[in-house]
Formats: sequence, structure tokens, C-alpha cells
Amino acid sequence: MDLKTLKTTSPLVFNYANYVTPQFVANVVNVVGGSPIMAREIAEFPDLVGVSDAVVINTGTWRRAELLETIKLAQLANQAKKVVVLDPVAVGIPSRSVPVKAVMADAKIDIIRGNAAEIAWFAGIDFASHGIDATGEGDLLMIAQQAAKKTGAIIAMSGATDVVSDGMTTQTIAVDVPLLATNVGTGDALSALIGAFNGDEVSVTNTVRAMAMMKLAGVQAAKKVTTPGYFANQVLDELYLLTAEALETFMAQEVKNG
Ligand SMILES: Nc1ncnc2c1ncn2[C@@H]1O[C@H](COP(=O)(O)OP(=O)(O)OP(=O)(O)O)[C@@H](O)[C@H]1O
Ligand SMILES: Cc1ncsc1CCO
Ligand SMILES: [Mg+2]
Repeated sequence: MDLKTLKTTSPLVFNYANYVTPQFVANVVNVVGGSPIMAREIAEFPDLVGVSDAVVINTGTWRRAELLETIKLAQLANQAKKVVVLDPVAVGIPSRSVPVKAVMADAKIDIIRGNAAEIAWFAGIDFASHGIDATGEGDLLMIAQQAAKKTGAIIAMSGATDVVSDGMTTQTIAVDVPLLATNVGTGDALSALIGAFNGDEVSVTNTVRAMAMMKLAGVQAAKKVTTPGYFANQVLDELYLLTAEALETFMAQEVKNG
């Protein structure tokens, strides 16, 4: 959906969130006009999936005791034909790949959003990382395309250059806003935003819209503040203020076909 539709229909985004950043994630969905809800109780999943437009599964603080529940959530979303976004935090660390492998084996993931190192793991390509951060260099377009082909999911790779690919169509946004990487949770929030924009239809364009929105909010915020604490709040304000017209103009200028 476009931003106008998002603001009028307010897609409900069910975040199976990590316990580090849920407040920021919920606020990002809220300020753009969506509606966030968080939950971990399996007894609630059928009801919550039923009323949701998107389900976003973040494995950042997974627990083995909750693994079957996580799989069940993805399956319920599949059955209800709700878009499923996976945020595979630090999946390159072997213990962190356990929930990702399990969910992908038993359910269909529509969109995977991660940094370059996380996406490279799906492509089977080495890429340096340090905990939750990507630190290496590589052929980003090729990595995103490979990951899309191997998983069958739309890949949303974030970083100084954002890359979105379904294996056939690949689009990039090469706009460097280093402050965007200073706030822990910007990526988690971006995954939720991707869920919101894909709530009516899963597509590369809707995924690029979400990536462009976060990037443009970062560009605008960086014009006003220069330190991380204020920046995180300014990003929320810019997301709140952004119009559908400004977003489409930014996309026309900055989204390139790869
Ligand atoms: N160096 C950078 N320059 C510009 N934008 C960046 C940069 N690094 C990240 N971003 C932007 O920050 C947002 C989050 O992407 P990032 O790759 O940092 O996710 P992440 O590593 O999963 O973050 P987190 O784990 O903190 O949630 C995206 O909108 C991305 O475009
Ligand atoms: C710091 C951190 N640790 C697990 S999840 C998370 C938030 C980044 O995704
Ligand atoms: Mg992350």
C-alpha cells in the first residue's frame, strides 16, 4: 500500500518482538499511522493473527522454550494469508540460526529484513559481522539476489545502501545516513514498517516504500540534530511528519533499479 492508504486503513502489525527494542518499534508503527500490538502468549495467537494485517517475527532474543510457539505463529499467519516478515537478528552466530532455520523449515516467510551480514547468511556467503552489526564488505546486489533465490522470500537488506530483491527485480537506495545506525532498534522498527506497508499485498515496491520512508526520515532528522539521543526522537518526529507526496518524490529520485 502507499502511505496515504496506510494512514487511512491503519494496518495492524503484530510484532513477536525482541525484548530490547519493542517501545521504539511500536512507536515507529504508530507515528506513521499504523497500529502496533505485541504479544508472546500462544493462547492469543489465533485471535491476534485474525485481526492483524501483518506478523513480524524477530528472533533477537529467542528462547528454546518458545520455539514451537514461534513456528505456530508463522503457520497461523500463513493459514490466515497474513504477510510474515522475519527479522533474523545476528543469524550468523550459530546459536542464533536455530530459530531461523526452524521457522523457515515449517512455515512460509514472505519477507526477510536484515543487515548485509544477516542477509549474506541466507545466501551462503561469508560477510563479516560483530554481534548485531554488519561490518564487512561485499557485492550487496548479488548477495540480496542470491538470498532471495535460495529462500523464495523478498529480501530487504538495510545499510548505507538498502537493497530489495525478489531474485528477479532488484532495487536500491544508496543514501548514507550514519546516524541511522546509532540507534539500536532502527532495523527492528524497519521490519515492522515493512509489515505495515505490505499489509494489503506483498511486493518489492511496498517493501522499498518502507525502506525509503525510514531512510528519508533519517535524512530529514540529520539536518536538524547531530547526536544519537536526539536523533532517535527526531526520526520518530520526521516519520510522523512525512507526507505521501514527499515519500513518492524521494523514491522517484533515489530508488534505482539494480
Ligand atoms: N551507514 C548507514 N547509512 C545510512 N543508513 C543506514 C546506515 N546503516 C543503517 N542504515 C539505515 O538504518 C536502518 C536500520 O538498518 P540496520 O542495517 O542498521 O539494521 P540492523 O543492523 O538490524 O539494526 P538494529 O539491529 O539496531 O535494529 C535502515 O533504515 C538503514 O537504511
Ligand atoms: C541488542 C540486541 N540483542 C538482541 S536483539 C537486539 C536488538 C537489535 O536487534
Ligand atoms: Mg537488526
